[in-house]
Amino acid sequence: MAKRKDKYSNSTTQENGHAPKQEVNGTSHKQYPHRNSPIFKAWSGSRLTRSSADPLLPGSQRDFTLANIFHAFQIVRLCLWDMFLLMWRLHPTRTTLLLFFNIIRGVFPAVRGYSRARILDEVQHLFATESLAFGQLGKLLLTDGIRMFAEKLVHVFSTHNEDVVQQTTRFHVEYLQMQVRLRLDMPALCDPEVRDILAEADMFVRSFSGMGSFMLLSPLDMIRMFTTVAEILSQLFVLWSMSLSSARAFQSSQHWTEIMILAMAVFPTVLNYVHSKFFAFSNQDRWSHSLEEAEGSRLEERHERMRNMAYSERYKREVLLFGMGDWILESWAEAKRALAIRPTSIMDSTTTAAQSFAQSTSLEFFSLMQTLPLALQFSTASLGAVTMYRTAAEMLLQTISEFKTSLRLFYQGIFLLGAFHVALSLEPMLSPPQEDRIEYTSDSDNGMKIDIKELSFTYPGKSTPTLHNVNFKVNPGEVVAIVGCNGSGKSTFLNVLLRLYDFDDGSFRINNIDVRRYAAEDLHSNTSAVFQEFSQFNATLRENVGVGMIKDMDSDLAVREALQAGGGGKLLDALPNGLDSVLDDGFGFTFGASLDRRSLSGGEWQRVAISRAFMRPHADLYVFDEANSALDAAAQNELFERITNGCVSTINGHTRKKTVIYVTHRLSTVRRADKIAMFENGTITEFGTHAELVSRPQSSYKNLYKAFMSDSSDWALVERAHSISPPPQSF
Ligand SMILES: Nc1ncnc2c1ncn2[C@@H]1O[C@H](COP(=O)(O)OP(=O)(O)OP(=O)(O)O)[C@@H](O)[C@H]1O
Repeated sequence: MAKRKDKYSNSTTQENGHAPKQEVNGTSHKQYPHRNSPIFKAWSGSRLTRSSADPLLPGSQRDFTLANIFHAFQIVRLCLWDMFLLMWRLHPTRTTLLLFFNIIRGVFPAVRGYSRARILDEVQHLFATESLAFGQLGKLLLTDGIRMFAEKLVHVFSTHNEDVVQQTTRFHVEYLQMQVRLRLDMPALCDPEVRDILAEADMFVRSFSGMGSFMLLSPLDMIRMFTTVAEILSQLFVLWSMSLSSARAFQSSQHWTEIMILAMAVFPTVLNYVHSKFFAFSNQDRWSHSLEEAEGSRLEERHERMRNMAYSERYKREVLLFGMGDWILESWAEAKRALAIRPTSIMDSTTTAAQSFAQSTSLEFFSLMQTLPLALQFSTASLGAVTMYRTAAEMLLQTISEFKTSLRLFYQGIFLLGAFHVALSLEPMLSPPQEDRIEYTSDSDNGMKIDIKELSFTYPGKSTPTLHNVNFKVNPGEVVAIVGCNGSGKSTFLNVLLRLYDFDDGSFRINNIDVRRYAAEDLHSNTSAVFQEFSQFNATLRENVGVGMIKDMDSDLAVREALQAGGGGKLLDALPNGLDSVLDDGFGFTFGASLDRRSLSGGEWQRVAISRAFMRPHADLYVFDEANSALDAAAQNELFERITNGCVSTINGHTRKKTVIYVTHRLSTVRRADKIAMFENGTITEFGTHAELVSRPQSSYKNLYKAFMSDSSDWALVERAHSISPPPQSF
């Protein structure tokens, strides 16, 4: 234990329990476990080119070089089986059937050609012999009709089967990918290499949208290559066997066969008719079920909204701080599942299948009929065999060309599959190793103790530090105001303080423990914040506030109390549907289902964000980054009262105070804070009480305060509203 303490008490990055950084392609990368995996090595190896020092951009085509073929082979060896198992475990029977049908379908063209050849030969034979024995021809036509029927049946069934497997697999891979995105923290998401992995993994997920969509090939499409291979083999077999023997003749005629031929001829027409009736009915039915449509739109909207929350960097800080990941993932999955089982979607797929069956059967039948007159023109031997031979040769060439295209897409798809596998192994960068991890515990009933010394921080991709030599000490329960000019580093400091980013150098201790020994999510669950650019969710008031504490979102009491504490009580009273009123985030992203949205003013949104922060009465630290910028003067004062007096919680009869840190440009309330930190050019230049700072002969804070007070209109308003004596104008 003592050894561990030594390691963590050291202030340098290398010795504080984190792996050393190393330079890769001009970017610093820590040695994370995924970088040691052979899949990562194969994937990143495939991105290197001789012509450029930079790796290929995500989604770029990999050249057919020996090295890349070796990388592709490595990925196939390590991932393809796992991918197949993933699909197989989701649908064991359907995936087996998928394989089976894909092979069967590959043999169909050869069988089709063979059947046609026999019909042509028979017609030719009848004309050559001037015979009227149509029995054999009837039998052949009937066999061909049955073949067509069986082929279409297999097609319809296998397409439906494939749709089910595809939908489920897509859902599953999308779920896994979203899980990764939600799990990763800001430093990981800022890492250019991680971004590239995720970008290619996203393409892999998109490839499940359907055969060759976006010119990508999913493992499902890869299975379809069995069809192509089976097709090539069967055509080859036909060509080979035809060079050895000719088509055999058939005997005996049966009367009923002619009736069956007629039946087969009219079957497609009847099917088309039935289908058009059925289709018309289903459309009508759907029009009369606008409620179902509205429900569908609502689900679509929710599913898109949740995906947007998971992917958009706009929401990332709140998603991390409020631990919204699981909720987003489950809400997305719930909406997606509900969409998948909606009756209309089943109806649609049945309709489409029937339609395609009817249309293609008719087409094929008539195309055969068109070939017959050709046969009647000739009376020389083996016309069927010649036609069959020619068709087989043509189809073989066509299939080989398709196979080449698929192979090229398959080759590119392998690297996307590799990226997806690497993405699954990505971990947040702020996670301490399990053996060094310490669980956060509250030290006192007065909030968090923070001790920062000589801290510096550089944004990923930047060469100069944004923060340097920052010293900051806050005792439990103190209220600290941070002031400074635009761009001086205040928000950046709060990002580091909230463990959204790691620092480069210096020491940062919370409750006397090195902050790097806490899991970031552990610290986050004990803090609460309003960010300068807080999220405005296109969701209900309940959700907008409730995400501050997901487990209490359904409790009217908890949400109402947070709204009262955050100054959103009046807003709640004004909304038509109370907590369940849908708020408009101003981006206008709607699907028509929820047009009864309510737009809020900037100040109202700010109250919603403050209420969200107050959903966490158990938090030890509250951080407000210009939470009052859109509030009027009276409301600002009210907020400060809440912050100082309201950041006290009584849970189970036990009263606890909180540590509060807030950034503001409006200095009217600053002097009432316990301490003030003045930020200038990325560091704290002055730190102390208002009285201490203004008593200094040379004080930037004093100058800032004077400048603010010279425009006293704000203060006059507060004074009038609350009868508070104004702060002194002279020092
Ligand atoms: N994500 C980022 N990546 C790179 N640089 C950033 C990022 N965010 C901020 N910066 C830079 O860091 C510096 C400090 O910005 P910061 O937002 O911390 O200032 P601030 O004091 O909060 O300003 P304001 O009062 O305008 O909110 C600025 O130069 C800014 O351009």
